[in-house]
Amino acid sequence: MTKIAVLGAGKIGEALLSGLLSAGRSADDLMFTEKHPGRAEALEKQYGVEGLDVAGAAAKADVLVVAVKPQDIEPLLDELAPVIRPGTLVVSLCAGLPTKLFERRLPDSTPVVRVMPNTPMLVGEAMSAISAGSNAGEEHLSTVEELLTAVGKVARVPENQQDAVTALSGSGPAYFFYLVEAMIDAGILLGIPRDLASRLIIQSAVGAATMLAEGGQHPVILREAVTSPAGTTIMAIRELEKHGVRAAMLAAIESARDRSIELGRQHED
Ligand SMILES: NC(=O)C1=CN([C@@H]2O[C@H](COP(=O)(O)OP(=O)(O)OC[C@H]3O[C@@H](n4cnc5c(N)ncnc54)[C@H](O)[C@@H]3O)[C@@H](O)[C@H]2O)C=CC1
Ligand SMILES: O=C(O)[C@@H]1CCC=N1
Repeated sequence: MTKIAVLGAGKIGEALLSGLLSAGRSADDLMFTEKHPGRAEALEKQYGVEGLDVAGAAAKADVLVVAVKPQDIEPLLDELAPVIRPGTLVVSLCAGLPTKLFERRLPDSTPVVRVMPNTPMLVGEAMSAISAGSNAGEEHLSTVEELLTAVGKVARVPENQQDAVTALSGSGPAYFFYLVEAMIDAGILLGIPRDLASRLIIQSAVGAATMLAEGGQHPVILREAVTSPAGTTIMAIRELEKHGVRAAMLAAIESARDRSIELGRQHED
């Protein structure tokens, strides 16, 4: 079985390890590196997956999944470049970082696949977009696809769309959590206890998401079905329009896309 090492076991690295274990992958085929010893110890204990240093992971793994913050990439590449074995597949989950950064810093012909996942990976519901670097071919994309299909859905995209994808689905869960948080607050405003408000809103979110995912209908049709003439929903929609919520969403996602581009530029020559 392919041996996978996660380099940097923070939030998304842990989500991948945990998701792969839940999907039935053996702990013996997984390993991680983590610079905080306390965290490494806690992860080893919780998941039974071995924590190693970068050289140890590079010696054992067939696939190295880079999951450090973009700001921490340079020291990791300094460590990895002298120890990586030829042909090892490098999979980057880092926002903004182009495959050419890895290709420039790692030995010639290292295959690199850039991925933008999201945290619903923890529950097997990730949305991941993958792009091949210039040394990666169909076999590398298939390997990554197989890995990520175990923890959610996967789309292939050209690398020049990855900054937009990062703003849409990479950060996307945070926008939904933010909306849910605001809707629960509205419940509090209306005098509903927090516990009940949370249950009402979270189940509404689950139901709406299931209809979107499984019903095959456009969101506009689904919204119209809720919106009765002179009813309650249209009053709320009028307020959302008045407060520019749609324009705010467009501006927010554009700004996230711009930040992804900027993170990549910080590592240009
Ligand atoms: N959190 C999210 O929702 C998503 C994050 N990403 C990307 O995943 C990457 C990781 O993000 P998070 O998990 O949120 O960050 P995080 O800060 O939770 O995790 C990064 C981990 O890497 C460790 N680390 C840093 N340098 C290291 C080194 N040289 N060797 C070993 N370990 C090292 C840190 O101690 C930390 O535990 C980022 O590049 C981010 O852009 C991508 C999609 C979604
Ligand atoms: O906020 C971030 O930079 C990362 C990338 C996508 C989601 N979280």
